[in-house]
Amino acid sequence: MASISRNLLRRSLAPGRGLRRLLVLSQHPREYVTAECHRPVVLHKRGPDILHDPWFNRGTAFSMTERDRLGLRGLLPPNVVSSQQQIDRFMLDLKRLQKYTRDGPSDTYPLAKWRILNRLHDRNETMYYKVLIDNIEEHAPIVYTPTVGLVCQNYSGLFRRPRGMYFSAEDRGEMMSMVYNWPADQVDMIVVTDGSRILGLGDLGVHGIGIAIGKLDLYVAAAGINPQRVLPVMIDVGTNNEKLLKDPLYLGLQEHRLEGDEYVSIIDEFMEAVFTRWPNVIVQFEDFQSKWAFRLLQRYRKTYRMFNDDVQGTAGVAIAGLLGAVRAQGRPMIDFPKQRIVVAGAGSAGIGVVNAASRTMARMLGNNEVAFESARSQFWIVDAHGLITEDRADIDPDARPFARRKSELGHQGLNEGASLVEVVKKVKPDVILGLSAVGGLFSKEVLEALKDSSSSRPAIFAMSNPTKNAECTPGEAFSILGEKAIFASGSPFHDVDLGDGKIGRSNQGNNMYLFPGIGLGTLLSGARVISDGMLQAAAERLASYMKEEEVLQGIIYPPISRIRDITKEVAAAVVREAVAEDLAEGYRDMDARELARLSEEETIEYVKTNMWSPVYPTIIYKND
Ligand SMILES: NC(=O)c1ccc[n+]([C@@H]2O[C@H](COP(=O)([O-])OP(=O)(O)OC[C@H]3O[C@@H](n4cnc5c(N)ncnc54)[C@H](O)[C@@H]3O)[C@@H](O)[C@H]2O)c1
Ligand SMILES: O=C(O)C[C@H](O)C(=O)O
Ligand SMILES: [Mg+2]
Repeated sequence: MASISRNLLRRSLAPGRGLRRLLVLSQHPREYVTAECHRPVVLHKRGPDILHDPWFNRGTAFSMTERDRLGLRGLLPPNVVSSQQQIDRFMLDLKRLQKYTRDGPSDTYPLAKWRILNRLHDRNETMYYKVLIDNIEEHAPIVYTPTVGLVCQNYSGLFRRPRGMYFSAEDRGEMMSMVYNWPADQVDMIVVTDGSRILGLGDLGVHGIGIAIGKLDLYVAAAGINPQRVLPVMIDVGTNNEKLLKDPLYLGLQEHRLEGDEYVSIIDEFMEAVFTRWPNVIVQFEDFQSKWAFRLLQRYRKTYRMFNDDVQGTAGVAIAGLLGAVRAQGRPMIDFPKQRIVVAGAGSAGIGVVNAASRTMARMLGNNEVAFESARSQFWIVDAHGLITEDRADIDPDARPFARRKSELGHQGLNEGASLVEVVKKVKPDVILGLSAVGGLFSKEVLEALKDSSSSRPAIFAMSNPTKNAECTPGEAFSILGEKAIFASGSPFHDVDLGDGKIGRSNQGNNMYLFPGIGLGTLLSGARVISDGMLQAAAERLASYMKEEEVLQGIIYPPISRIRDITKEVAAAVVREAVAEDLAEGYRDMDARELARLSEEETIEYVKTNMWSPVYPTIIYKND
């Protein structure tokens, strides 16, 4: 195994073969420190310019010899500290803040924490990511949901330095040259938003850039994408948020959103520009309003390396959780097609889930027309106008295949527009799954109705973000349905103490468990597109990651502390599927044929050795 790993590590090194000398083995047998982080960096700057460059600054951790070599002597306090001491100092300061603000308004603390972390991000990226990775449970809710939503809502006040790129409607015709303003010659991952539907908070216009930054933080922390190769992007085509249109502090274009062909031509121009400069980049579409999410996905997915996280990432995470809920009942996964599922919300996320989950069921049933029809009939979709049926006027084409048939309605005693509670009462579903962005939608009445579920362990997925938009809390769910219920939410909640030593498990069902692995697996396979099979493989790996005893306890998703490990596993599954579908073209020195020869274990090792870790690089100064 060790020699296999060494070969893999060699092959995964950058094109410069001389760099193999830099291969570093850690103290732990069979564990390799990623070569990616140990390449020396040649810089053409010295002194304060290095201290002001967050990619290379290491502050008080610069050794005396480095201070001499790089012209830093005298520019830093004399005591040289280790990177761990730096982190201890930072964390101590952060905890002090907690003491002062504990009794203050509830939003103050997370926002202040975000501000402090953001300042660290601005001055020392390596340390920022080390702090994030080492304390992921504490900090994910700050840099990601729920606080990132609050950050976007307050962005004009929080804005200090720009991060990422902004393309606006004013930049039409200029994008091809603008992309060259970005300092990095290599970009692996772009997360792009147009700010039109940020979490469940609606249109936040240009301030939605915060969501792209937060997603890329997870790409670095969970998938080990090198932070110098990520690019958050905001495409500002205006906003329909009337408050922002009138706000003198708003940072974006103060005009209504472009629509139709004008809108599409801007996104087309952006895609062409980024893929011209960085042909191997992967573009993740994030928080686009549903009408564009689907259309843009269909428009680009066959020609570009792209995916939509809200449609496809969410679907995979939901499928993994739904399979977990089946296992939690002590039944095999193959029983999934028998589950009756009520979905509240028919936007990009809800329809994405129903589409993919019904395809999974159909595959289990034989993948023919009868199987598809049977799978379809297991879903009831309720949106803002109630149950969606064939009788709905102006039915959304994406929801049409799942509209309940007239022939089914009579014997179910349901009508077009039936309320959620009515549907739950009549259907007695195994699962209710919310992607409605309506906080509290799973009311006491709805949860009471779920007591008649035909399942021994009814499952509640309150997946809307941020926290205030969750369809219900775990406390509400467990108090009505008892300890047997399965609960997952999009934003994090604590487990619930049910007394007598019983615990109601609160799972976080968030696409963060898949998108980093989908991106990393695509990158390392060199696949030119992201196929349904690759997404399915990612979801299946997440589903099988949870052990039997965990699932039986109601734990259907891993804790966030394991996100780096699960991401590695998901990425390896994506690589293997890309190889199986003959889509993999290889990455760096690892060509498609070599990739195809790797065993499952070797693929995992290959992924691991290509994940960046936050280690300060050796800096070499050159003045030519
Ligand atoms: N947990 C995750 O990983 C994850 C992933 C993606 C999206 N989400 C969340 O899902 C939510 C929806 O996202 P979207 O892009 O689909 O939004 P969207 O605005 O396109 O869709 C919302 C849907 O909810 C429906 N709805 C509104 N009021 C309702 C009601 N009272 N009863 C039933 N349905 C109602 C709307 O008709 C619409 O179909 C957001 O809060 C988002 O944060 C979570
Ligand atoms: O961003 C998240 O936390 C999940 C999801 O992408 C969402 O839009 O809510
Ligand atoms: Mg999203």
